[in-house]
Amino acid sequence: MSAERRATVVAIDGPAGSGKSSVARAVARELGFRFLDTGAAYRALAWLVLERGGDTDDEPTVLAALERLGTLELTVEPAGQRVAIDGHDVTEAIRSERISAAVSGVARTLPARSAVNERFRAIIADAEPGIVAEGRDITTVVAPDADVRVLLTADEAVRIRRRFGDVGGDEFQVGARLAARDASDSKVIDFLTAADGVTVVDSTDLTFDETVDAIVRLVRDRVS
Ligand SMILES: Nc1ncnc2c1ncn2[C@@H]1O[C@H](COP(=O)(O)OP(=O)(O)OP(=O)(O)O)[C@@H](O)[C@H]1O
Ligand SMILES: Nc1ccn([C@@H]2O[C@H](COP(=O)(O)O)[C@@H](O)[C@H]2O)c(=O)n1
Repeated sequence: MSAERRATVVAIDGPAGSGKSSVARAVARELGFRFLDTGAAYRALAWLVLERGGDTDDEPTVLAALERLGTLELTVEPAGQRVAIDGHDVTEAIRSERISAAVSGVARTLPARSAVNERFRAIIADAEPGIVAEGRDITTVVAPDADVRVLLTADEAVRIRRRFGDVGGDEFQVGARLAARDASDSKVIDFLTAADGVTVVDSTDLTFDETVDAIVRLVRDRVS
C-alpha cells in the first residue's frame, strides 16, 4: 500500500521588512506552489474598520468588521494576489502607510486572530501541490506541523533600508514606523525567536536571490 502524498506546506514568519512576502512569493513561484500572504487578511480588516470611520484600537469596532470576514477574498496565486472585502477590491489600498499604522490593532484582537487563522488553515488544507504561507505565527500557531518552518530575519537597520528603498520619504520616519509595528505586534506573538524545529534564515548579508535559494534548498532537501 502506498502512503498518500499530501501537499507540501512551507511556513515563513519574521518581523516587518524581513522579506517575507517578496521572498515567500518567489519561493512559491520557483516551486510551483500556492502563496498565502496572511498579513493581507489583517490589513483588509483594518481597511474595513477605517473605511467605516472606526479605530482599530477599539475592540468592538474590530469585532463589528470581523462579521464581514466571510466576504474576504484572498487569492493564492504567486503571480498576483487579489484581496477584496465587503465587495471592495483592496489589493492596492491595504499596502498604504495608513493601513500599516492601524493594522496592529486588528492583530491584538484575539477573536480576529482565531477567525482568520481558521480561514488560513482551510486555504492551506486545500492547496495543491503545495503552499508557502507567510506571516507572524504560521510556524507556531497556524501550521506548526508544516513540512518546512522558517524564521526569516535580517538586522533592523537592513530591514529599514530595504523598506525605505520601497517607499521613500523620510528614512528616520520609515524606521520609526517599522520598529513601532514590530514592538506592538510582538506583544501578541513572538516572531523574533525561532520555536523548536524552526530554521532561521538571516538575510542580512544575503542578496534577494540567495535568500530565495536558501529556502528553496531547505524545501527540496526536506521533501525529496
Ligand atoms: N535578501 C534580500 N536582499 C535585498 N533585498 C531584500 C532581501 N529580502 C527582501 N528584500 C527586499 O526588502 C523589501 C521588504 O520585503 P517585503 O516587503 O517582502 O518584507 P515583509 O517581511 O513582507 O514586510 P512586511 O511584514 O512589512 O509586509 C522588498 O523590497 C524586498 O524586495
Ligand atoms: N500571521 C500574521 C500576519 C500578520 N499579522 C498582522 O498583520 C500586519 C500586517 O502584516 P504584513 O506581513 O502584511 O506586514 C502585521 O503587522 C501584524 O499586525 C499578524 O498578526 N499575524
